[in-house]
Amino acid sequence: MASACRSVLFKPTSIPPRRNPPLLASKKNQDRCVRFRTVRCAIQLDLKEVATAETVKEEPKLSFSGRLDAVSEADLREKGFLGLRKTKLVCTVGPACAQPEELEVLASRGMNVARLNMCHNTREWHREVIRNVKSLNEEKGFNVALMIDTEGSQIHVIDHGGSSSVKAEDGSAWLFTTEKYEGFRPLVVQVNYDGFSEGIVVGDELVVEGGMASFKVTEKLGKDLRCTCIDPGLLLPRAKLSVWRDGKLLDSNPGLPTLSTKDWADIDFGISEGVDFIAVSFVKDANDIKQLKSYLASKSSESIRVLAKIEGLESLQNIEDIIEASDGIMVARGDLGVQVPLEQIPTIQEEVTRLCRQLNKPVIVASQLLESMIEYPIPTRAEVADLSEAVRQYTDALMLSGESAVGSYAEKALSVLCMASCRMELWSREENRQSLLSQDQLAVSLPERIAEQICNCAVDMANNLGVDAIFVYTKHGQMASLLSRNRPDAPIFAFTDSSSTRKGLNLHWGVIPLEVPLSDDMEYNIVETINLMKVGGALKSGDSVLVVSDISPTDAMSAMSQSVLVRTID
Ligand SMILES: Nc1ncnc2c1ncn2[C@@H]1O[C@H](COP(=O)(O)OP(=O)(O)O)[C@@H](O)[C@H]1O
Ligand SMILES: C=C(OP(=O)(O)O)C(=O)O
Ligand SMILES: [K+]
Ligand SMILES: [Mg+2]
Repeated sequence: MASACRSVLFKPTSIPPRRNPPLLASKKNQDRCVRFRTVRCAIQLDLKEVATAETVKEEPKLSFSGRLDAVSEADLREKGFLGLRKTKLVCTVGPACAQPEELEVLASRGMNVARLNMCHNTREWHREVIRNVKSLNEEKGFNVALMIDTEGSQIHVIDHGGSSSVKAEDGSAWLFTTEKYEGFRPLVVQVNYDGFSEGIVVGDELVVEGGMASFKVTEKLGKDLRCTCIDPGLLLPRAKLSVWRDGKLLDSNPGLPTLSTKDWADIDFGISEGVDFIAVSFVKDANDIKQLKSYLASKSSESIRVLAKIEGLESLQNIEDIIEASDGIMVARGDLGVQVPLEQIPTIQEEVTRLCRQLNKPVIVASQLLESMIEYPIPTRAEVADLSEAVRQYTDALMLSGESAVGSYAEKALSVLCMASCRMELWSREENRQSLLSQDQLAVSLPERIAEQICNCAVDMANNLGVDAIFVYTKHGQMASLLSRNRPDAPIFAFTDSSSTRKGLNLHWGVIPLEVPLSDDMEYNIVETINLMKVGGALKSGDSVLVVSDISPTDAMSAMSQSVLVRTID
């Protein structure tokens, strides 16, 4: 049957190419329906011709099970294929949303990945959250992936016992100390790292949290520093420190490894709890990622995907190598804003997002997306404009930090992300902003180039034909990600027999991953998955699906392992 699939591969039809099919419910859409029926007839004819030439079909070997996750199923019922949100959503889990009922609310409102920031709280606390998320997936049919985010080696202020923020007045004299003490001492700042003042000289500037307040170093007292406030402001708990000399940032922790002893222990914890992603903070170069990946391989945990957080100058200097070495990227704008002038962050975000798409790695835009919603039930206009711009740049995912971890309106913040992303995705489609990337060839070897070309052309074809959905059968997620890279109009349903591939694909734009047993017999996979989706009510008679496969067929006559075809549903 695989040969039947291939025989309609790119079969020319007489249908003129149509770019930018108008969307549902518009006047123009009636035109789309009329034309679309013609398309369907033409393809149906092809399939019928093929069907008569078929050889005897083997008995099915596998029984199909598996289902859509509960959220996609509900969204599909309510909004149809084109209404499915493409941008993925990551929520940081903290005390404000860690109870099973609270996690369930976030999962049902579209959280694709739950992030645990290992900077905060105990491993026991994180273990409980991980287990709660896994139980929800099993019992309620969600497909929420789990990410741990390493603490990394970072110099910051320790909580000022009691008060949430301390004012620094212009000209006031302060002591920055490594001494450990409990409680509050006026005009003293406790710093977390013993070696923080190494390399700092009198005249250097200490900048708190990218500009919340600044101090000039006036004297070195052993490991401590006496300073004068030169730019008044606020000191918040755990505020980050950076050191500047003559207007240039100093590498304030040159001797510290990217992954500390505590980070390695957290990574072992993540492996033993079966998380899906590890996000590495303060990545400096590709070796940081390679080292972790080989460690995961040595523990037979290579299915855990490693994300590099871009949050420092060094990571920007080595950006391409880091993207290539990692399984995805987080534009961590919080710490980035401590190291680079704020006005440079928008262009860095856009460039990193573009590079990630070119190199086919998912990218998360993170931090302060809806910062005001930590306290208020609605966002600012500027926040909505910012996150919409990230969606317009086709980021794979958006992330909530404090908004979900400690905010009073986690659920509302998530709804704002959902609504704003759907709106911008719709607008982008209407404006025909999806541009094919065929000019940016990614692959090197012939089989890889074939896969890439097939995905580029398949998306072009899917858009031109206005199919309802794209189906892809994938072991490791490669073809699904290549399809996603082209940002098609239709959602990509990725069928895989690997639970880790399913979870990994959770971060990819427009991909809805399902876990099903897959056969070598591609026709069998197609028929069974179409049935599966019909039974679940996702596919209806008259819908059309473009099918892409990268499962090698058993048919020895075939030189190609990939195929593309279009099916209409009876
Ligand atoms: N597991 C947790 N336990 C307690 N508080 C947390 C936890 N995770 C996050 N938070 C709180 O939420 C805030 C925002 O989270 P995040 O952006 O991940 O961390 P940070 O601000 O330290 O970079 C943190 O400053 C912290 O106050
Ligand atoms: C996401 C970030 O990292 P963290 O919250 O761990 O500091 C950031 O700095 O933007
Ligand atoms: K972190
Ligand atoms: Mg950070």
